[in-house]
Amino acid sequence: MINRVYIFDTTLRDGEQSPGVSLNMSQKIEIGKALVELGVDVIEAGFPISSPGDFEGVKTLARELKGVEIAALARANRKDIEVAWEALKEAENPRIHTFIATSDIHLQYKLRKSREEVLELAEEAVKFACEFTSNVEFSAEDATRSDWEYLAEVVIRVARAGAKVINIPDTVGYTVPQEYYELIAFLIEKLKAAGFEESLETGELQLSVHCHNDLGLAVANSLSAVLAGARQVECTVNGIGERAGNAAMEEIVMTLKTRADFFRTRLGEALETGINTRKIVPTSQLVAQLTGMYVQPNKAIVGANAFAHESGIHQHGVIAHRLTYEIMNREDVGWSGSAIVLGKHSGRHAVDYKLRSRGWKLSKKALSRIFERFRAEIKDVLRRIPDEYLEGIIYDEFLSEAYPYRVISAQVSSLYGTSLNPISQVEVEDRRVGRRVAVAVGVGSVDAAFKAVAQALGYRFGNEGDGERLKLVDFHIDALGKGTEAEGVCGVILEDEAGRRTAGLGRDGDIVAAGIKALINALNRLEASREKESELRVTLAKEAEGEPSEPGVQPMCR
Ligand SMILES: CC(=O)SCCNC(=O)CCNC(=O)[C@H](O)C(C)(C)COP(=O)(O)OP(=O)(O)OC[C@H]1O[C@@H](n2cnc3c(N)ncnc32)[C@H](O)[C@@H]1OP(=O)(O)O
Ligand SMILES: CC(C)C(=O)C(=O)O
Ligand SMILES: [Mg+2]
Repeated sequence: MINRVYIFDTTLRDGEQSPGVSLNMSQKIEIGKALVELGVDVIEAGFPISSPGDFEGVKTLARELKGVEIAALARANRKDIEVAWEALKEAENPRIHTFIATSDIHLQYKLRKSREEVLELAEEAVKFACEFTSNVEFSAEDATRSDWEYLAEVVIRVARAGAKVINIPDTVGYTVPQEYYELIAFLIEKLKAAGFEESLETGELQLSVHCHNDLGLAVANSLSAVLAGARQVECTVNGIGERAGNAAMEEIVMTLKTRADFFRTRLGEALETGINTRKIVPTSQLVAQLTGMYVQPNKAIVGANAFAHESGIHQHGVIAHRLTYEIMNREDVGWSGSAIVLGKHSGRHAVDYKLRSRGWKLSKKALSRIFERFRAEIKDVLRRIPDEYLEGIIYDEFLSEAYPYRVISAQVSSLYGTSLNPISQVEVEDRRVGRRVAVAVGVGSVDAAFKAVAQALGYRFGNEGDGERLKLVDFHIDALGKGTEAEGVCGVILEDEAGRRTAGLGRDGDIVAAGIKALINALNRLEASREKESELRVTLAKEAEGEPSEPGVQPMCR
């Protein structure tokens, strides 16, 4: 049997059937192009009979996308098939995908047809589709709840009628891996006995799987079917689709790649796909953005946390050798940036690693001082800790004497039920030039206060006013505790015109005051680091020189 698993992507058809998802033409084209780049074998572009928009979508993708098969769905009737072909016919390699349900539940309650009638409709549909193209796929909807002997009869009839791909969908996500394996193996045996052994061997005839995730088993079931001999997997990017979704393409592809050893042992050779795995994450992000179906952070492969290490013991392991806690290489699926994320559970090794990767060399003693402050001042306060906060601790520890600014007093008007804007007046001290007072109007109280502080100290946010322009790269407010009396914490990251970034943190019972403290903290760090950072780096590096590095620790992590 062939060792290639064909990826049939149905993001634009079954994926778009996700409640609440509706893609316009330009979005379909954008996703279609990304799927071609990704290297999928077949793109199911839509269900042309269902609406003029779907028809046009399939027609446009069929015309525009090259180097990929374009499939369109059609019920088992002449009209659907004719319309599907009309939409498909300009494609380089068009495929008609016709289907009908085979389970007694669907026959009795939905189609109101006998098994014999459905058998005939299936056969007729495939024969009719073959009048337009030899590339015809048939799906036995709800196959996994169908009577196996009857299903086999349908499968053999449509194979004889000319179907090149026969799909055995787990339409309602009902099956389990072992059962599905047995079903696929059973159908392959039946097809072989009916004279299709050679076509199955050469891949001229293929069994396909299409699994839904109602029990969270879509990927496991699909892979089980592959072990049994299925060679096409129908799936979607991020696993979107009807109800709980379809099998996630990225999980199928990366399992085949990462566990090639297992498939080789079981099947005698590893299974390949045509997917360029480095395009997985960008495609996932595009689909999430255009469909509005955002990916949960802990989603395998494409979730924001899928390759992130936040806890100290894991970070230490990964820094020493990434294989300790990583089974895949994050760059292989298209992630960039660091895998080490600072947070509540981070340890000394991670802090050291982060500082080194930002060019700081610290002695053990200096590192201990930084780590203790990190533990006491930040770990429990911020949920995620951008690297800039860590550097901020160094400045607080070694450069605070060079901090020029202090807030003497600030007041802010907070308004409700009026069209007037809040106003803030602040008095600050720049110890190099003395006291300054400024007044500013803002969209909200924090905005007014930030503008007043900036103006008083000779900066500005945005285009208005004079002074050096600063960008507020990150701003967030959180509560440390519950209720209206909880202490507020504010974090800001500023960027100056030269691209230097500094973070600041402020805590106060009053959230506007917490914001002002954070801003002053970031501005102090900015000024001191501009003046003294280069010198400090050299001093600290000298102090660290000559200290032996930890035995056995070879930083491998990116
Ligand atoms: C498992 C899957 O994902 S299947 C694909 C599901 N996707 C969709 O349904 C999305 C698009 N669907 C639609 O826009 C509409 O349902 C349409 C245009 C296809 C049909 O709309 P309507 O004609 O109004 O029919 P409606 O959707 O209410 O009912 C489905 C009809 O198709 C019939 N039918 C369902 N599946 C099939 C099939 N595979 N082959 C033949 N007939 C079928 C049903 O028996 C029913 O027929 P009836 O009208 O004679 O009772
Ligand atoms: C149309 C078929 C393939 C389908 O989407 C299903 O059965 O889930
Ligand atoms: Mg489906």
